[in-house]
Amino acid sequence: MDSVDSLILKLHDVNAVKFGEYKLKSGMMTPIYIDLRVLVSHPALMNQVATLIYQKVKDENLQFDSVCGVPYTALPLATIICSRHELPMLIRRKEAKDYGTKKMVEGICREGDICLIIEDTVTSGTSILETAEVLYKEGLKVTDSIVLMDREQGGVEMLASEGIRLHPIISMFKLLNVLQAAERIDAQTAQSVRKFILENNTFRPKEEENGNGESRPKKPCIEHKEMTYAERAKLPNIHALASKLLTVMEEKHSNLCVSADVTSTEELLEIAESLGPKICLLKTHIDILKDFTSETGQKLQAVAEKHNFLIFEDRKFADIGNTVKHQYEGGLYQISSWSHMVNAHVVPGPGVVRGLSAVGKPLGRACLLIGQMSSQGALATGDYTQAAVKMAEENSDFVMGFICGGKLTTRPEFIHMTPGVQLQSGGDGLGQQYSTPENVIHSKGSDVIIVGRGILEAPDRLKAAEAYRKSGWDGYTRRLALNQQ
Ligand SMILES: O=c1ccn([C@@H]2O[C@H](COP(=O)(O)O)[C@@H](O)[C@H]2O)c(=O)[nH]1
Repeated sequence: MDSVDSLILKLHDVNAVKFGEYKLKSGMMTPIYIDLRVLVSHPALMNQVATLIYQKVKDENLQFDSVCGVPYTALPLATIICSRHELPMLIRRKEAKDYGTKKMVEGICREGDICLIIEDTVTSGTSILETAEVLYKEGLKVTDSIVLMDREQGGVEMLASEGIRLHPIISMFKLLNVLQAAERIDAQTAQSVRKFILENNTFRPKEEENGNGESRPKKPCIEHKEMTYAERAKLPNIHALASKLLTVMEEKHSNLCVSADVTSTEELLEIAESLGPKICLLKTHIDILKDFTSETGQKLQAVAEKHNFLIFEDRKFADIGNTVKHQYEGGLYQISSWSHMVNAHVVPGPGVVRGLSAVGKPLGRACLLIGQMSSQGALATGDYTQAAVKMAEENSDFVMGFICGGKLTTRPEFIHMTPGVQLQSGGDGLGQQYSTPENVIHSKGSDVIIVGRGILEAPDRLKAAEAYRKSGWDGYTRRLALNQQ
């Protein structure tokens, strides 16, 4: 069982997840209450939570100088993490002392240092913001925060509007899915809590005066102005295919890649033809077709040209340079002849990119490196992910971006593409884990959503594709609005 799933069950065992009628800090009544204060009585569980939080720090490659836990529940968690990994910690006081230094923050605060905030549960995000505001007064910056349990009631969006990225470990919908699958709660309870969460989002974008009596959205504190897809397409050092893809995305208002995981050429071409107008990219697993011929590739190319999208064969090359060269160019599928881009694992080292590049570069093709995977327990995390970023940077004449869960590098010439996307978060029982387009594009900063069964298994594929296109595009425009002022 996945470590997050097993943690959810243990939290339920120790009564940290309660169903009934409870009052939140805001006064709002809720049918589910998360009480992580009980963790202090369960040291093994406390250690497990601290391990997962630190794993998240590594997975997201967060950069910071110190760590601060929101008082009181997250304080011991921050202490364990800082002690284990020898990280400088800060303690935020809730009340100033009326003697001695009268400081609100204990620990060394250097002007401009970045402090990572750790929190146990988020509803609206105000507790994290309150802590950030105390830290700002000491000259510190806060760019990221990690929370064990996100109630999915607007905390991510509220904090993003204040320039803080929130990285949740467990989301409310995931918790409900796991408890329901383990028969800890019945379907009716799960559904009524889901309904409550969806109907009780606390986030309302703020307006502020601009001095002339007119109002404008509140300025976030994220320092980098976000570039549009169109601006990125014109970067001098961008790969030509990345530029082409960003241009298509802007023209079609689509950051949707459909994963056409079907087993006949006829159905593949039908999907390309019918969904073509909605997508920027079509992803194939060509070796699952039962009737591939060289015509398949040619016909796919013609439909791609007609509907202005690119083709990505999800071959996941993972061998030495010489072998991948043959696999890419030859064999039954002759992938390099019809697919604009392919992807590769970085586990063999840079030779895999050099082998693919020897075939693909003269044809104007490009490669995506697999920095992270969407499946439960994937090993592509932390240092491995960073190695993928480094390999991309060192081979940017052929590597155009990443397969990943969210933005891995701030270099705008690289495109981030995220699989494991459905309109509702959850999983498929075989390890696939789903995030929503909003989470992937708006919160995690990815560029392209890759959607397979969310569209393929829908009763009306075209309608579903439009829903995903709209959701992905809305995530992008909201992210831009937030980071451009
Ligand atoms: O980490 C990864 C890498 C690739 N995939 C591929 O994306 C699609 C997802 O299909 P869904 O039906 O939307 O689950 C599929 O082709 C995978 O091979 C991935 O899911 N995760």
